[in-house]
Amino acid sequence: MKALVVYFSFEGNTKLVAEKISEAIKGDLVELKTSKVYPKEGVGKFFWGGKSVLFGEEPELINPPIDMGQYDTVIIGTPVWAGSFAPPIKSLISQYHIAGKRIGIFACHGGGGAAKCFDKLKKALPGNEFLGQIDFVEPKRKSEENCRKAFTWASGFSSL
Ligand SMILES: Cc1cc2nc3c(=O)[nH]c(=O)nc-3n(C[C@H](O)[C@H](O)[C@H](O)COP(=O)(O)O)c2cc1C
Repeated sequence: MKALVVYFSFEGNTKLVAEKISEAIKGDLVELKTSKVYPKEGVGKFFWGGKSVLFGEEPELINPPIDMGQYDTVIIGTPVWAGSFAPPIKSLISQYHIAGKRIGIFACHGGGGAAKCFDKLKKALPGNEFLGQIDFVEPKRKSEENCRKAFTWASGFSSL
């Protein structure tokens, strides 16, 4: 199994979980970076991010190209933004042909749940086999507990 963990993280929660998952499955790790910079402070943070989701934006990714062909398993991580996945994940899906893969998805959120986000993400990724999904509530706040949870979840994939 050759695995990729690809994620976007605005404030480090998704990053924390992604790092643990890549460690558990010994997968490559890619953090998506955008040329667009979202405001980090105040209400602007929620306004611009939320607006970006609602307008279906696909911000430009500034990562070196990802050779998707070499991976059979792709784990995708996102913060929940306005009930959905974050716009850089939309860019990822548009830019790369992700099909015929085994997919795991994880999301971090502030307590509003990730069910809608997962539904939308699965719909955006037809033609793949879904291995599982898991969500975390602000994992940085209880990092040890959440790292353990992430590690255990992902360890199940290595044996598939
Ligand atoms: C623009 C924006 C929109 C958000 N929308 C939601 C939401 O709809 N539901 C929710 O539970 N949390 C929401 N959050 C909180 C984040 O999902 C949460 O803080 C998450 O852990 C952040 O992950 P990160 O640190 O990897 O960016 C939002 C945060 C931002 C910045």
